[in-house]
Amino acid sequence: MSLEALKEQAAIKAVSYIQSGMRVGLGTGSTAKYAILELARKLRDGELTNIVAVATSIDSERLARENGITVLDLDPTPLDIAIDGADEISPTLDLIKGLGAALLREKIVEIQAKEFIVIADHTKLVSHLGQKAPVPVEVVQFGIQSTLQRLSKFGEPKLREKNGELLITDNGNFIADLWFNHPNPTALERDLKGTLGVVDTGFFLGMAARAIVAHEDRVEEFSRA
Ligand SMILES: O=C(CO)[C@H](O)[C@H](O)COP(=O)(O)O
Repeated sequence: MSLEALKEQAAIKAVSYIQSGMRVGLGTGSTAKYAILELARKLRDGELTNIVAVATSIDSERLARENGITVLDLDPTPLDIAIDGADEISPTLDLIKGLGAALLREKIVEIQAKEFIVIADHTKLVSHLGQKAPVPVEVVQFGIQSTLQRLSKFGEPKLREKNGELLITDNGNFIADLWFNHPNPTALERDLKGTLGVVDTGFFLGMAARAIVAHEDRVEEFSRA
């Protein structure tokens, strides 16, 4: 089965947790896209009604609206559920996110959900964070070289590019992808957040309540202990 089919399977399973009347956080990326499309299908087919959503990126907001989902701005009311992909999922459901550059809005939305479900194909499972991916760090544009120098204390930061230009996030910032070799993501997250010029990081620690991971032969669910 293709990776795309696995992503779709995980997304469809996650959307089965959405009930009519819920407020839903919509993720960003190629896996989250399938959750948005499945939610839209259920609304169209009358399997769900009275859903409002909040999106974690301009792209996801556009996709949701184009498919008939009502998208509101985030306000302080809790969301019932948020569904999003990840770049790495550890055995304790800690995550690296943000290779799609939406980490800041994702964190702001997903922290406000009563239940955050992470969805992925099996290639995203790792034994420890940083095994396969750098942690994306959202940094302000001003004084970028100074911020990179401060970040180099923690690993090797590299500014992300897209189409030959520096990538600019929906919030007008840069992304520095930081390859790190640090045994304790909680300590690293604290140090990174305390670094001048850093807005936030792609560490999502203790946030996901459930992971739905599609393998070739089964869809596996894990809950945070
Ligand atoms: O964090 C993200 C975007 O900022 C994505 O959820 C993450 O990069 C996974 O993307 P994909 O489902 O395309 O592999």
